[in-house]
Amino acid sequence: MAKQEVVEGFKFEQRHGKERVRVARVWKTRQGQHFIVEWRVGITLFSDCVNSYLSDDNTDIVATDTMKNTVYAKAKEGRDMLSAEDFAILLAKHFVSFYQKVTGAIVNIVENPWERVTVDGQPHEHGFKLGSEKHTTEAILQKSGSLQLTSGIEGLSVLKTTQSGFVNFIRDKYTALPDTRERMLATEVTALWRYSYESLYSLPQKPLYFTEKYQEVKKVLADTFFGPPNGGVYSPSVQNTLYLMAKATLNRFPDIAYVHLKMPNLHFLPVNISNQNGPIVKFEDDVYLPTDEPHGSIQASLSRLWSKL
Ligand SMILES: O=c1[nH]c(=O)c2[nH]c(=O)[nH]c2[nH]1
Repeated sequence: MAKQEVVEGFKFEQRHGKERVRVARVWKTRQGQHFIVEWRVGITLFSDCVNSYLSDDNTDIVATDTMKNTVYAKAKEGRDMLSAEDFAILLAKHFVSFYQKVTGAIVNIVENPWERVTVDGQPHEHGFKLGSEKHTTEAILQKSGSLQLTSGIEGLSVLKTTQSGFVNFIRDKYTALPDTRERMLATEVTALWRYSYESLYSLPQKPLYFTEKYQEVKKVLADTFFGPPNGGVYSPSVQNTLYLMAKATLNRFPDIAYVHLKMPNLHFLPVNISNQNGPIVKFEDDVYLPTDEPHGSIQASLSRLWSKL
């Protein structure tokens, strides 16, 4: 997207923007129910402002302070509740259409997971608590209307206490890990998926479409990881489980063209302690030492063969 130029005999590429603009937006229904989103917005603009790098001429610069203000102005304008994707697209659209010099924009958003609380079995009108995993999105938009829309999940921590093993891997003189068909499986999933919409004009118009998709993808990923409530599903490796999660996502959502999953293997080490008189703690799949470093690092992406990506 960045235009490479030759300046003073050098190759040159530039972009500028504003990072970590935090905004919260509350919407209220007439019946007194409140909705809130909290977003951290990042903006990157590609614009013809080379002169500002080469000289004291700032006349082509969109000030990053203006970008920040635009986030609040657009949040204020939005009368109806928006998904993070819709807001990212709306901002990107503004920057590429409002400024003649801006040829492209990247807007990314991380949404803080405020969830409505339940009090005495009833959803609270205006009370929320912070959940754990975060909804992320990135809209890359060109002046032509060409779009790339990616969404994701950060920090989806999941664990199962059985139905996981790891056997028949390469054994050599450095291998100490025994085969096991019974272990804990814990990970913190980072997921990214790209929607197949490639222009502003092909986007679904249903309100909160992408918020709904986010919830559904999260459910497919978690359900595939855990398996059925009774009995679960056996995982022969993080690799296999990751692949099945990615495949389930592409199979279930026709408008997702690409998915990337990163799943660290967070080890729960068996605890065995003994002294000269014998065992103090003998491991029987019950007492573990939870660790997060070092951890295995497993990631893969899956996309459709027919996809243009
Ligand atoms: O599921 C696993 N995949 C690995 O690649 C690996 N490596 C390891 O030491 N334990 C595991 N577990």
